[in-house]
Order: sequence, then C-alpha cells, then structure tokens
Amino acid sequence: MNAFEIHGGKPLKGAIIPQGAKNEALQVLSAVLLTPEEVTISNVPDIKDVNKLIELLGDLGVQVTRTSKDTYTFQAKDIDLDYFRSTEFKSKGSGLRGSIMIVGPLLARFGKAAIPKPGGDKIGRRRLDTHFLGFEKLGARFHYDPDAHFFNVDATNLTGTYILMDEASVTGTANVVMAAVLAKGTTTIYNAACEPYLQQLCKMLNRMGAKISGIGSNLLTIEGVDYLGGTEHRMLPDMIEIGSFIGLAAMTESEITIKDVHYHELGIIPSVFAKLGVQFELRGDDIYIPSQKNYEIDTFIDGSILTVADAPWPGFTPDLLSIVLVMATQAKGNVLIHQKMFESRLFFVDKLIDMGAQIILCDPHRATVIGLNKAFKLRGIEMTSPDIRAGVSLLIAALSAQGKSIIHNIEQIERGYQDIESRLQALGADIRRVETNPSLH
Ligand SMILES: CC(=O)N[C@H]1[C@@H](OP(=O)(O)OP(=O)(O)OC[C@H]2O[C@@H](n3ccc(=O)[nH]c3=O)[C@H](O)[C@@H]2O)O[C@H](CO)[C@@H](O)[C@@H]1O
Ligand SMILES: C=C(OP(=O)(O)O)C(=O)O
Repeated sequence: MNAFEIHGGKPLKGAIIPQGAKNEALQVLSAVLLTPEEVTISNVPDIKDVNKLIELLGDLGVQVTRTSKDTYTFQAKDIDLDYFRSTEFKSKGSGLRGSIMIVGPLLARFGKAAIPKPGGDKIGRRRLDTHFLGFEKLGARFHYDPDAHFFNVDATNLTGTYILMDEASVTGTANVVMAAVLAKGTTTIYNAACEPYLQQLCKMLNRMGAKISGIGSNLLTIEGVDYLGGTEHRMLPDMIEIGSFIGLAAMTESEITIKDVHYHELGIIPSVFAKLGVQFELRGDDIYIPSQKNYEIDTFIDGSILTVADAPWPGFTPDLLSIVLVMATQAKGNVLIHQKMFESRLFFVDKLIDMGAQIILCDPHRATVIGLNKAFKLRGIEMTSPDIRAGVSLLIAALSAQGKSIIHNIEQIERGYQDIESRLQALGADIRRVETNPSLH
C-alpha cells in the first residue's frame, strides 16, 4: 500500500494546469457506446477511475486507441453483450461510480444492459432510483437481482415521453439523456441536473447527430433520432481540481497561477472562495492567487454567520465543500458548512481536529468551523483518507501543517487527481510516496 509523507508549512509557488474533468470524462466516455463510428476525446485525465472505465469499454468490445497522452479514439462497432454475465464484469463494473452510465447508451442501442451495484466514494446513501425510473418511463423493463446485486434493464423499443426526474441526479440525468437520444419521438426531462459535465455531454451528443435543446437548464427536450455518428470532443478542465488548488494556495500562503480554467464555466465556485476571503485575479483565462497571510470569512448582510451549502448546479457543488471546510480552519471568522446531499462526507473533520483545528460537528450534515486566523499552525499527524475530496483536503491541511504527516489510502485521492505528488513537487511541496504496511492501519 502507498501513502504520502508530507513535511508541511512551506509556501508553494508557480503555475499549475488543471487536468480534464473526472466527472465529465465518465459521461462522455460512456457516450461512445451510442455509435459504431469513431469518437475522439481529448484532455482525458490519466486517473484511476477514468482508466478503469476505459478498460471496461475495451472489455465490452470497444476498440480503444490512445493517440497521445491525453487523447483517445474509441469505436464501439462490435459490442459483446455476453460480457455482462462474466464474473470479471461483476468486479470491474462495481469498481467505480461512473460505470452506471454505460447502462443508458447500451439500452438505447442494443435494447438491454446490466450493471452491478456501482462503486465510488462511501459518502452516504447513493441511490439509483432516478436512473431506473427514467428508463422505465421510456418503456424499459427493470429488474434488480438482490442476490447478485445486479441491476438489469431491457426494452424492445424506447419511446419518448415526459419525465419529471425523481431528483436532479448528475449521473441519472446523463444516463436518461443517453437513453432518450435514440428513443422514438420526443422526450422532455424536467428537474434535469445541468452541471457543466452534462452540458458538455449534451453538446457532444448533438455533434453526433442528437437533437437536444435546453442545454444548461433543468428542462431538456430531446427529439429522438435513429442513428448517431462519430465526433471529436475536448473536455473541460476539472472545476473540482481548480477549487482544490485555490484552497491549497490560501491554506499554504502560496502564490499560484491556475492555468486555462475556463472561468465562465466555473459558475458560483469563484464567488464562494471569495466569500471565504481568498483574493485572486483573473488574468486572461488564468486564476492568479497571490500569497496571502490572512483571509477573512464574510458574514451575511445581516451580520450572521456565513453558511456554505451544496446544491445541484448552478448551486455550489458538494465535491468542493470539504476543501472549503479545510480552508476555513485557518481563516479569520467562522462558517457553517452544510453538506445537504451526502450524510457521511463530513466525518473526516475528526482528523482536522486532531491536527488542532477548531470544528464542531453539529450532526452528520453540518459542521461549524471556528477559524484560527493563523494564530497557530495545524500540526502534522498520521491519518487515512476516507474519500477522494476529504483525501485532498487532508493533503492540503498536511501541506500547511507544522511537521510531518502521513496520509494512507491515497488510492482514493488518485481516483481523481492526476500525478498529484509530482505536480505539487513542481510547486515546491515536500511530498513523497512511501510504502506502508496495510496491516498496521
Ligand atoms: C461520477 C460522478 O459524476 N459523481 C458525482 C455525481 O454523483 P451522482 O450522480 O452519483 O450523484 P447524484 O447527483 O445522483 O446525487 C448525489 C446525492 O445528492 C442527493 N441529491 C441529489 C439531487 C438533489 O436534488 N437532491 C439530493 O438530495 C442524492 O440523493 C445523492 O445522495 O454527482 C454528485 C453530486 O454533485 C457528486 O458528488 C459526484 O462527484
Ligand atoms: C464523489 C465523487 O466521485 P464518485 O461519484 O466517483 O464517487 C467526487 O468526484 O467527488
């Protein structure tokens, strides 16, 4: 098992290029199953979850060609539907959350699909009702095998209809959209999620010949077509990485430039960091963060304590709340972090408390952070990363802390952050990978 050993407390300096967006990758990669023609995707991040999905596509029969470090061509001409029955599919399909999005395209193109209970972070209940209720509305039959933990769908014909989504689920919307593009007639999806990931997926599908309107809103209209063709698609930079680097710069008093961020696609994210008191400038399409000793959390207009809460887009993404929380530990002022979507995503605060942070976990969804205003530094400790974003938050805390920290279970971090230790080393961070004995942790 690998761990990161970090000697913190040093300011970093330099420029960093965000990787392509993990959660967009998982959607657009699944969409290659909708056509027998070639689809070329660039700015694909080299991270565990994405590589697992690419491997799964290959196992299903998709021809995968890596034409450069971050560009792949996919051709889903001959798909092996018997692969669903293999034990290998059971273990690989459950290895990540994003695998659930192969169901919509396979159902639309081949009339059947199956998936084991997907993986992803253990951050609370992660139900899939929205996906399967949507498929059923389009005319699919759904069967859950509780012994094998397998979700099965099949359909002779998918027919367009009005779908009021059970909740604005990100992967659920992507899945239902990918099923509806090849359905007969018009589908209207209301209460659709509209994260940039989904906007990118819909734009790509339209380039393949789909007819989707309402992109970027929660009301999508999809006129079904008989056939989709090939296309080329370039992925957006990862907005969660961008937010993580803003948090990193603030916590470590570093001067960092985050390159080519596609600022206009970041929605409310920059203004939430600004409310936490972080100063930054937009230089061209780069975010420049000067080294700043202190940053002060805003209050609301009436003087009450700021709340940062997650919400479906264009609200603040839950995937950045852990980063905001860790940053707040060294800010001047107080903030209430309200993680509405996931009930087990705030438990990592016990590690920050061990490091010296002042945090009250009010309940599983809410934590009050009392900022230390750099009165003293956090202290390095040995800890385990529970999930991808908590993992990066702990990494940021360790880089700002006095002394040595060890972070175990870094596979979680590597699900979503490409070459993270070498990119941080390039900024001057003292971080290295070490082997540890799993039996000790
Ligand atoms: C692979 C991928 O893309 N993963 C992302 C995707 O997961 P995923 O698509 O699995 O998440 P969903 O959008 O389905 O839902 C996330 C959680 O929020 C709850 N919920 C959702 C919508 C809503 O209106 N009300 C509500 O309470 C759901 O019940 C669930 O517990 O979206 C999540 C929410 O942005 C992100 O954290 C994940 O990083
Ligand atoms: C929760 C996340 O990922 P996943 O849905 O893949 O578990 C995330 O990206 O923050």
